[in-house]
Amino acid sequence: SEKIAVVPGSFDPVTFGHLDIIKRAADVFDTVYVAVLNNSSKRPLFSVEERMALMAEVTKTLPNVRIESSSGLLIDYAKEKKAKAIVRGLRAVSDFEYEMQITSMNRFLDETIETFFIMTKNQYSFLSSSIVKEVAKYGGDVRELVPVCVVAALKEKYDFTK
Ligand SMILES: O=C(O)c1ccc2[nH]nc(Br)c2c1
Repeated sequence: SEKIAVVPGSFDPVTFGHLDIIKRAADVFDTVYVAVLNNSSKRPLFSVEERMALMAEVTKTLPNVRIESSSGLLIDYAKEKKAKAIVRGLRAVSDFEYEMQITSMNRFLDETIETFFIMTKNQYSFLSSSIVKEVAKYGGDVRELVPVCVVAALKEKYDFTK
């Protein structure tokens, strides 16, 4: 039967690190749902619509990847999509403790959904959306860290001459 995975995240904004994980998941699973999360306590820089549009643009060459937003419990969303796998990216060891906590809670909530971890490319192991926003805010060059449409979106957000 069709093997479906969910790749959840805030993607505020999507980086090459995220894209690397999504591409690897799309290689393994028949269908991948990227779930742009709309329930973070912190105020995101980009709206959920902007984050979905950027994600759609950077994954448009991947025919088995669908972009959706979700604001409820991740395991409820996964069940709704008939996904039996949640896929998360791991960068450095520092990610592991938090991911373990989330994964054990999800298993407690729903034993039937498994979480898989994909190690991101070494060159992206320092990369995060927050560090990219910091660099872009002060005019740094992020062209090797995020796709070109995200470079433009960041310039737009941080153009203080407007
Ligand atoms: O951009 C982030 O904040 C972030 C967080 C956690 C992450 N795990 N794997 C990846 Br790629 C990743 C990216």
